[in-house]
Amino acid sequence: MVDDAAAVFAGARADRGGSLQLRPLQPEPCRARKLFYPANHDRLTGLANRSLFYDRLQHAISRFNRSGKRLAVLFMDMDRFKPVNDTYGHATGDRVLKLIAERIKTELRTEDTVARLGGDEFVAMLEDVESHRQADKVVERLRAAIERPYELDGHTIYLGVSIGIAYYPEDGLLIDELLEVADRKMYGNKSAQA
Ligand SMILES: Nc1nc2c(ncn2[C@@H]2O[C@H](COP(=O)(O)OP(=O)(O)OP(=O)(O)O)[C@@H](O)[C@H]2O)c(=O)[nH]1
Repeated sequence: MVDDAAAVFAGARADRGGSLQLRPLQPEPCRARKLFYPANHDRLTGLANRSLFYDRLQHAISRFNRSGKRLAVLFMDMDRFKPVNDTYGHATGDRVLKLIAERIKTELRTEDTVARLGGDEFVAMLEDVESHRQADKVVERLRAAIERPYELDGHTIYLGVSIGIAYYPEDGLLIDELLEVADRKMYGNKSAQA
């Protein structure tokens, strides 16, 4: 007998013989989790996607409004990533992107959110930043980690990274303003290196 709330009548099909087939539904929390994950994460790296990043940033801003603490948004764009695809193929490029994601996560605290916006662009939100100096140190740690050579299939792959940083509240009060400032500073750094 199917009377369990979790095993709701999901579909009934009358066979020729007249028998009904009942398929138990997954419990709601489990189903919700399965739907939430792909909608909010980058399929390649498993990091948050743009949508989840915006959501987390919005929440952090609302909390920080009350606490008066500082928040940093980091924009990271790889340098010379296209040649990796061109030289070693897209699949190797994908593996490098996954390794980059791992290295970024390793350098940050678990409560910091990291996302891949697409291509070779990543963003991170650092909560509760005490000073610009502290954030600069994180940036240098990230740079050193990302620029460490990647050893894959007997090849050594070298990448650079350009990083821009924006602070809430001084660089903007809105998500788009913060990302725009971080993006602009990142491009400033990229052209300075070129
Ligand atoms: N392997 C792989 N490549 C991707 C993916 N998404 C985008 N790309 C490639 O990433 C590259 C990003 O382009 P650019 O940012 O111009 O590459 P870059 O060489 O780092 O350029 P600079 O930032 O100017 O140094 C393009 O070649 C895209 O085709 C992906 O999911 N996997």
